[in-house]
Amino acid sequence: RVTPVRRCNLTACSSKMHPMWQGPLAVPGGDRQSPIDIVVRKSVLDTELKPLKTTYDPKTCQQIWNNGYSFLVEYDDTTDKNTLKGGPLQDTFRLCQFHFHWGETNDWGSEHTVDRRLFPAELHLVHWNADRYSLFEEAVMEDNGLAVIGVFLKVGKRHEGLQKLVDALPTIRHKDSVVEFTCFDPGCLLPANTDDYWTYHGSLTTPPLTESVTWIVMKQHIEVSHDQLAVFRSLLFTSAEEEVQKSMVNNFRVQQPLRGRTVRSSFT
Ligand SMILES: NS(=O)(=O)c1cccc(F)c1F
Ligand SMILES: [Zn+2]
Repeated sequence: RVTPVRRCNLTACSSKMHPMWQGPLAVPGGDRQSPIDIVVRKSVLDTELKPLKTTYDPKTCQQIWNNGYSFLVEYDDTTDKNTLKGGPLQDTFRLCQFHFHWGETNDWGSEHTVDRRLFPAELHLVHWNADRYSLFEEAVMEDNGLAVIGVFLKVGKRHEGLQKLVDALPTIRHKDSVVEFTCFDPGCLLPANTDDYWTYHGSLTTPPLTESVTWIVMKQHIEVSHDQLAVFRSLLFTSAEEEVQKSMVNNFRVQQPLRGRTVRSSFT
């Protein structure tokens, strides 16, 4: 089956910022797709929103690999060692992986935007609802199955905790390469303040685009150095066998219609 070319609204398409991302034309019911632009003045303060509670065990880090669209750092999610609770969530969610999206320059790369402001990259920490499902693969297809924390990256000072990950990237340059990756604390990638966030109901931003995600987008960004981000761009979309090597850049989805959804904020 040839994947139909994803039609996009011309404004987004016209600029070279827009990757002609091959994606399904429409998603069944598609009225809660991600990413979106977060219009700050239209977000609604919800005083019932609690602080986020994350517990991560660096020893459960297993591998880092290039899946041909981003690079993923994967954790052992067979026990409750890495959990996300609180915030907008009623259940306990388990971390299964984190990954990033970035641009070919520092001018764009994030998936979500804040009042149309683009960031050079965005981190996604993907968790699944272990109270209701027994596997990530199940949860990904179900409403209230996933909770993804989004953190914006800005270019500035070097992020010491990120360097171990940056040093591993040259060993997974090509699609489908994987290396063992141990002892990495994903908590070191969260901003100092995790109490201030926006939250809304959306979807995966990559296939299968299922509408199973409670998004929690941090207000505070983290900083990484120009050189650290440049190493992200040294990754390749293509496998070692392919003739033409393509740099892994602009691996973000275009913004999706809000379709009447409300974005709630945990802060004023
Ligand atoms: N970009 S993303 O956070 O929406 C995402 C991507 C792949 C698998 C996921 F479970 C997921 F949540
Ligand atoms: Zn993502």
